[in-house]
Amino acid sequence: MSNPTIAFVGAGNMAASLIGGLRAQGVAASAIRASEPGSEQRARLQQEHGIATFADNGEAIKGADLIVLAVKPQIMKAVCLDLAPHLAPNQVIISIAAGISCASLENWLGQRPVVRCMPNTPALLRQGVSGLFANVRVSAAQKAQAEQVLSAVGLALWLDEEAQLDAVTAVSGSGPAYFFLLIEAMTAAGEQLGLPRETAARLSIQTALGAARMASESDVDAAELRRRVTSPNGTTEAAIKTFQAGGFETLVQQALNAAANRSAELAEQLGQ
Ligand SMILES: NC(=O)C1=CN([C@@H]2O[C@H](COP(=O)(O)OP(=O)(O)OC[C@H]3O[C@@H](n4cnc5c(N)ncnc54)[C@H](OP(=O)(O)O)[C@@H]3O)[C@@H](O)[C@H]2O)C=CC1
Ligand SMILES: O=C(O)[C@@H]1CCC=N1
Repeated sequence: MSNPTIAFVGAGNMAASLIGGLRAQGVAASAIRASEPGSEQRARLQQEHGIATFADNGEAIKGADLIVLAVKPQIMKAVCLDLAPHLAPNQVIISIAAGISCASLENWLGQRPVVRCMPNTPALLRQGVSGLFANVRVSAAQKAQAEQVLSAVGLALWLDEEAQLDAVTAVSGSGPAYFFLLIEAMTAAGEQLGLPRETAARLSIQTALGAARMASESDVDAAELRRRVTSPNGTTEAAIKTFQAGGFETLVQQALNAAANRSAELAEQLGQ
């Protein structure tokens, strides 16, 4: 990275993952600060990453090039209104909050470069994926800096339209929970079929991991990989037919529609 200073406002799970990723990439501890109300969390960040921490958000952002807003969406407005008088004109805002638009952030913080991102929790293992959208005030160099922050914890993909962040939230922001749900259901079904619970869980988890790696590393698509598992008139076909008779694809579409609608609704409710 071209050595920008990065300040995190709110240093919970997602911010701690990003800080860990940046440090692992070789970003100096002196280039990172964080503000956080919890004294234990501040001590943990200092100890684990050697970064300066602050109880006061205004102190933390002094002189920073990039300011990562990583508080819950419900308190974003109050945090921004408190932060606004402390901001310098060229500081870039990177918000990772679900459902808070660039327009709302500019309403609260004044006109400035804003990048909105939707990461996901596998960022904890640096296996995350994020969608990013930049407003018109973000320069190419600032976009590259924002991308480097998010790519420290996984894949970072730029979007052309801000509204697409609702879809990203539905697919990958919330997505880890869908796979956990499938693992839970497969574990319960395996147990029902007579396996010890621990064995059923390990089989389910390792199968998810192996399938995801195959889908990620293979040069054929998921549909072809599925076909290769599915012997004619075999066991997989029996299971897939049962999924499809139950409306699996329609249900997935409905679930993702509900998540995307909720993301848009949150933006409406919290963006005033
Ligand atoms: N979790 C997820 O799967 C995803 C989350 N996000 C977004 O990331 C953001 C952060 O989420 P996550 O890290 O999970 O949440 P956390 O609750 O772990 O982190 C938020 C942190 O902000 C701190 N905080 C509270 N009030 C203030 C304040 N006034 N000033 C500064 N910091 C404050 C909290 O401290 P305390 O706990 O002491 O209140 C907490 O440590 C959210 O906006 C969420 O939408 C995005 C994608 C996925
Ligand atoms: O459930 C939520 O609202 C947040 C956003 C994406 C993942 N968690």
